[in-house]
Formats: sequence, C-alpha cells, structure tokens
Amino acid sequence: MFNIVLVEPEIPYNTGNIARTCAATGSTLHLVKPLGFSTEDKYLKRAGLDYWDKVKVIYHENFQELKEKYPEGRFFYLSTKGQRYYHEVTYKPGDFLVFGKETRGLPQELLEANKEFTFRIPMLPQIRSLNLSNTVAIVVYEALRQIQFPDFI
Ligand SMILES: C[S@@+](CC[C@H](N)C(=O)[O-])C[C@H]1O[C@@H](n2cnc3c(N)ncnc32)[C@H](O)[C@@H]1O
Repeated sequence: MFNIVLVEPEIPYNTGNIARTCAATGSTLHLVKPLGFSTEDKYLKRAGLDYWDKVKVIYHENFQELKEKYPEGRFFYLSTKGQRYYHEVTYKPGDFLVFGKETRGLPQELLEANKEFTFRIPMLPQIRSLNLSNTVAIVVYEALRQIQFPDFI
C-alpha cells in the first residue's frame, strides 16, 4: 500500500515497532544502510513480535540506490524542518514516506534538495522531535485515512 523508508535507523526497537506497524498497514519497509544494529538483534526481533514474516522488507545500500530503483515513485520526506504539515499532502497508494535516523534526522543535503516535498508533524515549540516509530505511525495512518482504509477492519 505505502512504502516506509528508514534512512540509516539506529535503534533496533524503533525499527521493530515500525515493522509491526508495517505489518498492520500492509506497508513495505525499506531499510537504507548502514543500519545501527544487526538484523539478528534480539530487541529488533522482540519489538516486531511474530509479525516479521508478514512484512516485506527491502534493504538498500544507500538512498540513491533506492531512488534509482523507483524512478516513478513519489517521495515525501518527514522532518522537523518541514515548512508544511504532513496532513496537507494528498497521499496516493505506493507513495514513499521517508524518515531519518534517530540522532540526526535526514541528511541536510537531501532536505535542501527536496524542500517542497518535506513535511512536519506539528509540536509545541519547546520540543525537539517525536520518536521515530511514532512519526511513522502518525503519517502512515493519515495516508490510509485519506484513501479510506481499503480492506481494513
Ligand atoms: C528523532 S527524529 C530526529 C531528530 C533530529 N534531531 C531532527 O531534528 O531531525 C527521527 C526522525 O523522526 C521523524 N520526526 C520526528 N519528529 C518529527 C516531526 N515533528 N515532524 C516530522 N518528522 C519527525 C523525522 O523523519 C526524523 O528524521
């Protein structure tokens, strides 16, 4: 349905939680290397529970490689630096929702090159950022709401 892209994720239980969200929403999970953990990590597996076999996971050596694989893809970048809100996008099935690493977010040059496709989730001003796995859930469920949760119960 949607494509969730994690660029260089660092914390295994975040990626495990996100894998569970992907299983629940029929989203494909794209993991862009380098990863900050082993794919055998016990926290990664535990956070994803027994849902791992229900998720399509695709690994990419770097972000450029991923973009070249999907030349027709529509890419939306999630960052605290986005000038517009995430719910202002009109999402379509197959869209790529791109999230940054826990410590540093998405690379500055990627954000600079994609300003008009970069969106933020509103927060009170004194807060630096939301947890990565929470942002994925917020955005993918907004995207699904817009397409009216096809086949969901
Ligand atoms: C913990 S945050 C990274 C924090 C980093 N200092 C920054 O400002 O980007 C990890 C990722 O979660 C997503 N994220 C967290 N809070 C967000 C927000 N309010 N709006 C949009 N994306 C957010 C972004 O994709 C970000 O790259």
